[in-house]
Amino acid sequence: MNPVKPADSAVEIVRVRKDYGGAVGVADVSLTVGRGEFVTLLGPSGCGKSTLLGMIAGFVTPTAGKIIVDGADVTNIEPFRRDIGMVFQSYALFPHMNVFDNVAFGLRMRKLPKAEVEAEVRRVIEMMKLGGMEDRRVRQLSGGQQQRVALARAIVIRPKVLLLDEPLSALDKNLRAQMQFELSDLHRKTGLTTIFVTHDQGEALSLSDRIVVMNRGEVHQVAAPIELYRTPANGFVASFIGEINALPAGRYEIDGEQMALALPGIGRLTAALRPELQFGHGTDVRAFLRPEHVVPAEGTEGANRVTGVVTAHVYQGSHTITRVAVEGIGLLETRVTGADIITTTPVGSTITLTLDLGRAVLLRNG
Ligand SMILES: Nc1ncnc2c1ncn2[C@@H]1O[C@H](COP(=O)(O)OP(=O)(O)OP(=O)(O)O)[C@@H](O)[C@H]1O
Repeated sequence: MNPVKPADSAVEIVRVRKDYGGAVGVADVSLTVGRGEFVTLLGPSGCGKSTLLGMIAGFVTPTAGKIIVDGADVTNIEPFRRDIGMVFQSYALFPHMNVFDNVAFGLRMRKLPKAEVEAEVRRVIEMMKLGGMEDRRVRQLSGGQQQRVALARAIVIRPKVLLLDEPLSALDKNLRAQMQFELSDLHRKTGLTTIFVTHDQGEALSLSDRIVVMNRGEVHQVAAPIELYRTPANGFVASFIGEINALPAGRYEIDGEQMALALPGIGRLTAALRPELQFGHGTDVRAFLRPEHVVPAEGTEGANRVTGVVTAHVYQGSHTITRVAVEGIGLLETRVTGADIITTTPVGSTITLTLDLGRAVLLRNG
């Protein structure tokens, strides 16, 4: 995906930093979010996602840098003057008010005429499928319904940006899946620029136009979901997005139309030369292989084979993840459709795997 030009940008984060005493919360982050874009901040606990979102919202004051929303520098502007809608993990609804009044709150604060408040609240209540629940108290709603009210309350003010901080994490698995569809639908209907925070990579992959992968206060990669999965920029991103097997470091070799990875003590893996790889012959590299690219070998002969002992099967309905201990490599995970592998190669038996170097992620070592 092309970088967003500042002219099309809804939010610009310019060299922003947040120190907490001696500790770094967010370190020198720059990011441009395009108008109408759905961008997710993804990373492990403590990586700085909430701090960054808090700085965009205005609840957290940056130690350095600027936050620009819709062309205006809002770094020193109070949160409620930033025209930003926000939904948290805890819905933070007003328990003593009914659904209608919760949704109407922001419009009444802005002193909109009564008829306009009425019309806008009705529009959003319909959009969030809350019709008929206007008079109910928040306590009388399920978790999913409460989260829809929180979303309705955030979008009714027609914010310039919608910020969502782990809004689905309090919901059970089925409801989460349903709310993911609803969020996606809401984004399509409203076209609202949305910044979403999660540590759930599945959620990030399914909802986002672009994902910002963070670790220890730093941005490691900003890319579309498919690009992140296929071409992670470094070992952290490769390991954090989806399952992946890391092979030991080896030597990258070019041999005519073929490329090879020479793994000391293990052997050579080969594949057709991949023009997108820019390494020179002899580069020290590491290969990362998705479990779907490590498959039980067929027949008795073939290239790129390793043999190991099955240590576990994890049956997952449509497929099975099998762990294999391979000498010199460690544990490899293979992902196979169905459950046959559980009976054909039980735990403790020997299995030969083919490593598809042609699809591996190759990164310079170190
Ligand atoms: N008020 C604070 N005072 C001191 N340190 C803080 C404060 N808030 C956050 N931190 C630290 O800053 C770092 C980033 O925290 P932050 O809450 O932004 O991470 P996160 O990615 O949102 O984590 P989680 O997914 O657990 O919410 C962490 O090391 C955290 O301990």
